[in-house]
Amino acid sequence: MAASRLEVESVEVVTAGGVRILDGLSFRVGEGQALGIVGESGSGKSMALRATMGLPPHGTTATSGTVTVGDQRVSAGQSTPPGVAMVFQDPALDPTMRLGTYLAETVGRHRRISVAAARERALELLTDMHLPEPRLRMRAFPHQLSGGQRQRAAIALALATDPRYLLCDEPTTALDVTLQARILALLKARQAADGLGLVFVSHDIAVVSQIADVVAVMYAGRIVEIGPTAALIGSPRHPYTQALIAALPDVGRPSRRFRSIAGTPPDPGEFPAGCRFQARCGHPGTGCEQPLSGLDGRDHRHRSDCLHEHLMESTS
Ligand SMILES: Nc1ncnc2c1ncn2[C@@H]1O[C@H](COP(=O)(O)OP(=O)(O)OP(=O)(O)O)[C@@H](O)[C@H]1O
Repeated sequence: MAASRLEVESVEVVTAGGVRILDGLSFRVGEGQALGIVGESGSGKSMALRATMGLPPHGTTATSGTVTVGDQRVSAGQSTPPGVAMVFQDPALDPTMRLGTYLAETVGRHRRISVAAARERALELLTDMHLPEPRLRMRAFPHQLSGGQRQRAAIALALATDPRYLLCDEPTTALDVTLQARILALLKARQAADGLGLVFVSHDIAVVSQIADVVAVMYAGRIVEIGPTAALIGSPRHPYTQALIAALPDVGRPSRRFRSIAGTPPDPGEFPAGCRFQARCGHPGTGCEQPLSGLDGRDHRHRSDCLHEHLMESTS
């Protein structure tokens, strides 16, 4: 039997005011694989995950697209696909429930086990997440947890549903570097042991590259470069990806300043015709205004949609 995959095809999301935020985004992730999606704030990363999950934010609608898991297909943005869980950027936990109860009830809905066994599983999940004194934390209400603890509790809650695919929206952003590394290691272990498929979103290409097998770079609602992690990081082809990598602080060279990318991305509704990066690109050239449609993220081969990158390739 062919390995299962989560496939998202041609998702469009528009606001109530008719502004198109995503205009045909596609990507896929296989069982046991990790797809990283990287891009600046506002590039549409959260929107891509929320539409996949069937939960576009208030004021937006997914107008087309499909999400397929194995042989089951749903309309994007309309319902939650089977076997998919999500860790949200700002996790909202039920303020009225003790964490242990919340977790154990979630476990109980997905596994036919006794209440005691569900509580044991809940404790195991919190322990896995390196929550200090997990037995004590089982009795805590969400407001009694720190931001980082809440974020880890949210990951535990998502894993409590025994998902086959986990969508993670900046799940380690509130954590310090050590804890971040531990959580990434834990997610990787799930990937290897249970075949969990991960879609991991972050603005930080360094974090994404630690966990992802394949990285997709988003800019202004589109995928502008995609490829196996080592290839993409080692030889980025799109000027935007090159700028993201150049902006990384150099480890061991503390005197060197963090360099940000000059300018800001265009807002949805003000996207230029053609390449959406052209106003910030250091080497715009002829043809950059020609229509582009973004890359199909279901194809994981290393590609960029920079016209000049293609020209350089074909003439070299
Ligand atoms: N509820 C909403 N109504 C209208 N527009 C929205 C809504 N939520 C997000 N947007 C717009 O959609 C675009 C994509 O936002 P999204 O949150 O997906 O970006 P992101 O890449 O995840 O950024 P961040 O890391 O800051 O969350 C942005 O221009 C944003 O302003």
